[in-house]
Amino acid sequence: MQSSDTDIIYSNPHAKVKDFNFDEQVVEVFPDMISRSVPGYNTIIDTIGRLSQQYVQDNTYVYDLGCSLGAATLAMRKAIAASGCQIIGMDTSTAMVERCQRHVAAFKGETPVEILEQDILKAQLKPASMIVLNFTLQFVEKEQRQSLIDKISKALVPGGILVISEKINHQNEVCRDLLIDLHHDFKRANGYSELEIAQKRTALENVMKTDSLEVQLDRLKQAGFSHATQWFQCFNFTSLVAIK
Ligand SMILES: Nc1ncnc2c1ncn2[C@@H]1O[C@H](C[S@+](CC[C@H]([NH3+])C(=O)[O-])CC(=O)[O-])[C@@H](O)[C@H]1O
Ligand SMILES: O=C(O)C(=O)Cc1ccccc1
Repeated sequence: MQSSDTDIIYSNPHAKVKDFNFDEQVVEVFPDMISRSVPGYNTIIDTIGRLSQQYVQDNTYVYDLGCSLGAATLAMRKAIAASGCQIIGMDTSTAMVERCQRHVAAFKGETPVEILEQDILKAQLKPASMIVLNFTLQFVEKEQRQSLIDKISKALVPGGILVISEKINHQNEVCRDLLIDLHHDFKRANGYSELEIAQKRTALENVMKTDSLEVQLDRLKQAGFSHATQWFQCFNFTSLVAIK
């Protein structure tokens, strides 16, 4: 049975598929959409919680950049052991921010949380020990990505970490197609039809530009991180952690 929270946005033919946008219609079905579309999403959220327990330092800020409904924020709030910290979530989508604020208020936690309607490219970041970009960088213009990572690196205190999760594009065409096929199989297994898969792909074409793993790692190196590693990959979805 389908509830009103089921993602059926692309289930009927659209005369013209519009560019994907984080509007109210998407917000309404977002948890269902992301868990049926992103392999390993729950594992990644759980691991962000685990990392926050280990790496968040007393009296520092924690940022969730492109927080959507605050899944990473809530996982971190539950797990942070350090004291005197504040979590700041930012997103440019008004609909996401409104829903996220309600969501955060519905649960209790020790660490204070603030959710801001804010473009992360324009935000000033205060000294932080953990910054999360969970599937957000892929929606930032390619030319802006290095300066954003540089700004994040500068805001992190020594020993602080950045977690970046992204859909990636394999540099080798054969491997790229193989990973994309496996991802489409994953979506099919989660109940999406060929039409839904095709229309969503078209909708994302102009707004989500993926990089290769090599480009992601080079960017971290250029930004001055001391260490960086991929800790997760399933098909063409990955998560990296970099230590300042
Ligand atoms: N410049 C920007 N400034 C602020 N927000 C932005 C910007 N560009 C895009 N966004 C926001 O980044 C989010 C990306 S979703 C993140 C999932 C979440 N992290 C999660 O852990 O569930 C990923 C996905 O849906 O694949 C959206 O809410 C955008 O509005
Ligand atoms: O659905 C897809 O094909 C994706 O690449 C992941 C995704 C998930 C949620 C919003 C946008 C993209």
